[in-house]
Amino acid sequence: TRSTRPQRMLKAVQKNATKGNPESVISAIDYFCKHSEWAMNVGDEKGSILDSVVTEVNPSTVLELGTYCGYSTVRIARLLSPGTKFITLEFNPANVTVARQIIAHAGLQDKVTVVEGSSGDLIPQMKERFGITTFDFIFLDHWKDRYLPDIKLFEECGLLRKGSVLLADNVICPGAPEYLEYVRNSPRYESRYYPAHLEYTTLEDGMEKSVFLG
Ligand SMILES: CNc1ncnc2c1ncn2[C@@H]1O[C@H](/C=C/CNC(=O)c2cc(-c3ccc(F)cc3)cc(O)c2O)[C@H](F)[C@H]1O
Ligand SMILES: [Mg+2]
Repeated sequence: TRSTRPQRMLKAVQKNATKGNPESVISAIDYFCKHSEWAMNVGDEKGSILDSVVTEVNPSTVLELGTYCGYSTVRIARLLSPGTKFITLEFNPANVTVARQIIAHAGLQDKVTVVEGSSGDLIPQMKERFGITTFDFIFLDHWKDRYLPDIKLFEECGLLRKGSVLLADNVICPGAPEYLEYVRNSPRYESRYYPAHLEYTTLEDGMEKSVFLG
């Protein structure tokens, strides 16, 4: 049967990227998406914004929602200090399989744990299963209508501390209007919008960075 787009992306990484070199994995995926097949990775322009926020926060605990093929996972993991606890959640087992291989090709398999499952089920298990008290940095890039329920779940589970930073992809395209309305109007968050473009296109998109105020 026909391969899937994630499987073709993995093949492109294995063919064109140097093992153990995260930058070459990132470049190989961006090249594949620009010249072969568009895919919903955060991409190079928004990826640079992600890089700068991760570097600024220098987090000890990180959570990513929506691993997909592991592109942003590699971008984040390559910047983390030794000993940082990084967990990424993905509920599609086929994506988990591809992401683990792309992350391994980058040589970053010891920096991140890819957990198969749904954020709604796993967020409440973070403390008991992974020994997390709070997350310093959270990257939201899963189903857009789940951004709001999941940020509320973080609050309910006591997983945010004063200064926790949440960065959300696609707040314009496809859009997360209810999430934006919440973080921009809640007194418990200080929010800032980073204008950019939808990955590999000229369409408008952007990322929202929200700091939990406690
Ligand atoms: C709901 N809880 C979940 N828990 C764990 N893994 C999850 C969960 N929900 C989804 N996943 C997992 O997270 C991924 C889903 C990513 C969704 N991303 C997008 O839809 C998305 C869409 C566009 C886009 C823009 C314009 C256009 F014309 C077409 C597409 C651009 C983007 O950058 C995106 O991120 C994965 F597939 C799913 O299994
Ligand atoms: Mg996205």
